[in-house]
Amino acid sequence: MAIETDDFARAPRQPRMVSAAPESGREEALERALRPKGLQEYVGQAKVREQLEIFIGAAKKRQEALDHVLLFGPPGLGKTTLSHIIAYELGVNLRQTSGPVLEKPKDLAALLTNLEPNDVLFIDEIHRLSPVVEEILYPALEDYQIDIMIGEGPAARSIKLDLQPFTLVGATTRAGMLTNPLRDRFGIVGRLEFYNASELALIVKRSAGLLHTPMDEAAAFEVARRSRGTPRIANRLLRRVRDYADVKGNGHITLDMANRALTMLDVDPIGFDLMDRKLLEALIHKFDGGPVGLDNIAASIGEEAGTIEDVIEPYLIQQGYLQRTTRGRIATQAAFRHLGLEPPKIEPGLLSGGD
Ligand SMILES: Nc1ncnc2c1ncn2[C@@H]1O[C@H](COP(=O)(O)OP(=O)(O)OP(=O)(O)O)[C@@H](O)[C@H]1O
Ligand SMILES: [Mg+2]
Repeated sequence: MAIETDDFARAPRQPRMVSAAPESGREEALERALRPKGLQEYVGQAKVREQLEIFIGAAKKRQEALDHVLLFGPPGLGKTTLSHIIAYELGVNLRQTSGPVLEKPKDLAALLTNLEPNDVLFIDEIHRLSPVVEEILYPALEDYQIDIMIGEGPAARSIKLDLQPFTLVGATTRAGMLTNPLRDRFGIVGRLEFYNASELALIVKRSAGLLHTPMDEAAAFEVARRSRGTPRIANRLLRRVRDYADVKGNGHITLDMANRALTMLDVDPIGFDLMDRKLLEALIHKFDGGPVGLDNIAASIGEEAGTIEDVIEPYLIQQGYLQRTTRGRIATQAAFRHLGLEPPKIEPGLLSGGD
């Protein structure tokens, strides 16, 4: 069955159950309640956690500011959570802002000059800093100094201000969009990976506990398996499954309850939702499995290229359903099978030369 581009373009936009982006302000508030406070409670990401444990320990011992930290990875994997944990473990204040909010150099200067010794400044979406603001940041990061302009016109002059030593924690879903000089100024770089099902099951059980919801081990694992490797999605699915168990049962989440709720939510057994399936279906039915350029795919499913690249694709690629090549996207044999189709004898795209 061919997919009609227009159907997708016209389809009303529904909230995406397994979207990794926060759904609303209310969801952010709910998330805060479930956020682990210290490194010990932070599940998974063994590599990043070990690095941070050592460097935080050393900084505390020497009573120095921790080196600047860059955290990158797809949405909902725990970058903001980790930035709070860093400040908590260091025992210092956290000041929080984001790239697009810092419009003018003076916005950043105001934040920097108010920092206390060894504080953490968290800049979310750091790839969206404007170039003039980024300029101010370089000497601040290197020498704890900023140059600011006083006055206007011919009387304007620049003065140097000393800052307290501080730690910048930058978070981004797109490390590739950072300028080189900015990237080079981070001493610690943590790349967050998708979580495996056992790690997510631990997160689900912990959250169920905080929500005072009894939940069977198998049910926690089932929610974990369908959460696209992402804690934010795991916590969201848990809340919906909990609603279902409250209304359809006595509130206790059994495996059967979880399965029925997840089926109702259109989350398939490996956690793919309509968007994932739409992308794979378009790739296979409209483009013979690829290779096809990102913009073509985006147009055919009525989704923004950036969203596909940042939010939908990373998990499909990590799970081996999609390949990103220089000539475009290719559906793997697993993608054909997942949609109940006979895979081609030869992987799509290989006929035309391969990479
Ligand atoms: N390692 C973890 N252990 C337990 N819970 C976690 C972990 N990582 C994330 N979470 C949960 O997932 C939620 C989303 O994480 P967070 O907001 O830190 O993601 P993010 O990477 O900053 O996403 P975005 O890119 O959208 O800003 C948190 O509120 C927290 O409850
Ligand atoms: Mg965040």
